[in-house]
Amino acid sequence: MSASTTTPAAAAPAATDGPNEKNGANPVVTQVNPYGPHPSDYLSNVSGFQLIESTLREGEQFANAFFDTEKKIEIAKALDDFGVDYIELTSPAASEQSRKDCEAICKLGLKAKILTHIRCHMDDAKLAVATGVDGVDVVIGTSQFLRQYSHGKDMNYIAKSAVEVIEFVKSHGIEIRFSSEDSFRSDLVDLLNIYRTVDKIGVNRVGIADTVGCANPRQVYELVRTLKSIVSCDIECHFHNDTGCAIANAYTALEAGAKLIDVSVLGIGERNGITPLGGLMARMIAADRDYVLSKYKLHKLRELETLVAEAVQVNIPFNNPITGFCAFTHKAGIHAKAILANPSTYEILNPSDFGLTRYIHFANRLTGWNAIKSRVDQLNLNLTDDQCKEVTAKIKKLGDVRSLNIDDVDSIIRDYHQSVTTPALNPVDDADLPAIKKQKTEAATNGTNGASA
Ligand SMILES: CC(=O)SCCNC(=O)CCNC(=O)[C@H](O)C(C)(C)COP(=O)(O)OP(=O)(O)OC[C@H]1O[C@@H](n2cnc3c(N)ncnc32)[C@H](O)[C@@H]1OP(=O)(O)O
Ligand SMILES: O=C(O)CCC(=O)C(=O)O
Ligand SMILES: [Zn+2]
Repeated sequence: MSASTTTPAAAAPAATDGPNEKNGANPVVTQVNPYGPHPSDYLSNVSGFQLIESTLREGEQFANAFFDTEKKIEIAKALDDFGVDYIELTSPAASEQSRKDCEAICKLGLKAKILTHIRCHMDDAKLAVATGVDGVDVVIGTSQFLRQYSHGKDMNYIAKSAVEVIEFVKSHGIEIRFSSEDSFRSDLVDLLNIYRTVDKIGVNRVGIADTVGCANPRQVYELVRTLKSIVSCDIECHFHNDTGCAIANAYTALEAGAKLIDVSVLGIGERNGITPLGGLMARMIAADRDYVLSKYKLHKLRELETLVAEAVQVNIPFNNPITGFCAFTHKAGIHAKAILANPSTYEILNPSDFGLTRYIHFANRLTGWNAIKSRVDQLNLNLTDDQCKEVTAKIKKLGDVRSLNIDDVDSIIRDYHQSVTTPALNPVDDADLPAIKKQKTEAATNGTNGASA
């Protein structure tokens, strides 16, 4: 176990008012969140977004995914408990079991609305409405690639079948969303025409999908802004992560006025997946902590990710936002000192918001005397600052030879403490410290890394 601190929430830095600073007086402090909605984004939904959770649809398209009915139900309940607004399920047209699972999840009586995701086709629409879902997400490719190589239909056909499917679903009194697949490689005029058409007949939402993960935030901002001026319904966005922009694109879409973002747990989906739920939560809590905490049970995130990771047999990545094993671990001495003084110095997220703890990793040669002093205090030992500096030098000396673990550091500290409190019994010369001698010998033969987070 490493030393840990439990100091208060990470807060955004305060803006200061310049003129007072000039006179050398204390600056007037105005609390603003520079990571929050920008005042010029008057259409922004950064403080009013909703989640369409698609682990049980897009996530089922992840290479490793197979969810039996029981697992789907367990995941659906966990998502609902977390607080997602919608749960999107695989099309009932995919297989007989998919259809039955859809029905079973609809009967759970969850708070989240249940959606299923279908092609723009009457056969699929009929199956979908019969499952008892709260809404249907309809999609059809509009890019040249998909029109040529996927369904082979032109824009007139797409518009005609979209109207037919939408009116059918609406006639059943449930929600309907129309989305263009591969939106960012579609002709803008085609896109705006089809969205205008479906908006006029009254869809709940239109969707923009970055199906191949090609879009960058600037393109997202422009497309969402343009669409926002064309339709009156809500806008939903779906971002693949092929070029690493899925979270940034989702955030930018909200800034531009989209309201709903498609996510999946750990981002699982086709290829390397979509905007991850946890990563988006990290981004959004930095922007509007109160809103995020009021809606989502963030302390359930790790449990939820573990559930899905185990179900699809992957590990949670070490660098995952929030739940990566080192997401709140601070190592270098300069960082550790400042974190001990005020965690906000090096943290934009507060681990306690997620039911997690921060760690100071001091068992290494990058440590500093402030971190070691904190460990000395935790061990209930009494050393002066100068003594802490001296013992830190000994720790670094061993850390130059091999990686350290906490027991190494603790025993160096304890030996040193004894040597300074009862010097006659314990000579201070570190060359004679048996622990170091022994470890130097071991280091030549054994590369074990005992440092722990
Ligand atoms: C980008 C996305 O992730 S979209 C969602 C993807 N989800 C899925 O594919 C769900 C799982 N899919 C399946 O189980 C199957 O693909 C099914 C049941 C949907 C279709 O299976 P099949 O009839 O055997 O067709 P297949 O999968 O080979 O080809 C897709 C068919 O859908 C048609 N199609 C593709 N997209 C659309 C669309 N958005 N709207 C209408 N038709 C479409 C294609 O033209 C093709 O039909 P064709 O065989 O008559 O040419
Ligand atoms: O329905 C949508 O909006 C998205 C479909 C999809 O998964 C994609 O285009 O990548
Ligand atoms: Zn997708």
